[in-house]
Amino acid sequence: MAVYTHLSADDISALIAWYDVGDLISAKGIAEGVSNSNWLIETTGSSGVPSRFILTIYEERTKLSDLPFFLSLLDHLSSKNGPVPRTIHDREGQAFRMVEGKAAALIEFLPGVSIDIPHHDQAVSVGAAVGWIHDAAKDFGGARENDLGPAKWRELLGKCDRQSLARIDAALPDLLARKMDEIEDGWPTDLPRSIVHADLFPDNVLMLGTQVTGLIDFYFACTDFAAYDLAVTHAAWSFGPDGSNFNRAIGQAIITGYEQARQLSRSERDALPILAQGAAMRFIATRAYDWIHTPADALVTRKDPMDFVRRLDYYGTAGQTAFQPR
Ligand SMILES: Nc1ncnc2c1ncn2[C@@H]1O[C@H](COP(=O)(O)OP(=O)(O)OP(=O)(O)O)[C@@H](O)[C@H]1O
Ligand SMILES: N[C@@H](CCO)C(=O)O
Repeated sequence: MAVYTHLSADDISALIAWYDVGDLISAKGIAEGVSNSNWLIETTGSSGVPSRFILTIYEERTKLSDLPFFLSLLDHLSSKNGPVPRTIHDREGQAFRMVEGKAAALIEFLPGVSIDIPHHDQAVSVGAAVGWIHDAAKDFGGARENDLGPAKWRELLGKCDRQSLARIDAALPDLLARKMDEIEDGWPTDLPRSIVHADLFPDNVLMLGTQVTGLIDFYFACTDFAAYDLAVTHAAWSFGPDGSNFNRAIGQAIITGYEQARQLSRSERDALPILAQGAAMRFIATRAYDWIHTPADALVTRKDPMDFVRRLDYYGTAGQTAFQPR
């Protein structure tokens, strides 16, 4: 259950009163998500037509100093008519307000559902959406360093003691040490950079049929290699939930869709195997850290790092063939 902060109906009404969205009709806590607290809000609307919004309270993982970047990126991308929710600004023009010492933002509600098992045409649309983000963000003025890059993966894994890692899987400590060295040694330095989403998992994409109706949760967005974002998406969408059963057709469809929006260069294609291993390592590092450090009685369901160890293994073994048609 991702509602960490308690807000009463009066608290939410008082917050909503700062916005030109009418009066509160209902507020329901949203169970999905692990990082922030979210509510689905319904109001009477600014012109008397009931309207829905997402109210987000930013918890520890989202730094207050990064919020202007994230929220102005939403506004930039939604102004390009893409499926990205805009930030509702309050009557003073502010994109977020402070509630009980935490930042709160009202975000446009978008229709659609998250797809668990995509079919080919849906995967093409998801790939195209990643390419669209990169293209639409070209004239976005902001920049944010990726604070979850290779140095951070090493730091997080360094905070996971050997015994705890071995309890997850006996081979994990040595495997991660070796793969971390390999990935850092092979990590590219000069690929084209872009604003990237960096976490475009199925739960961050809303769809109706084959149409992407919502790209959400830009709270890891940053400036990094465009092809790394594609690798993250490929890793997140092309396997079964536990990281086995690689689906080459879905992986290929994601790349095909991406190239409808933005063509990959030769060097980007060549780098995909190492970028995908890095993508797998990024999620192993955060998941292993959380697995070991989250108290057993915490409200949140921990995510299994082994789901991405299997992906890491696959990309390391398959190399370039993971990205080629059958
Ligand atoms: N703009 C939106 N329109 C419609 N539904 C949304 C929107 N934003 C969030 N949601 C819903 O709220 C849920 C949680 O949102 P989100 O994924 O942003 O939470 P989070 O805790 O920040 O995520 P994560 O677990 O990926 O860190 C989503 O799965 C989706 O169902
Ligand atoms: N998408 C991430 C969680 C949020 O970053 C994961 O599945 O580990």
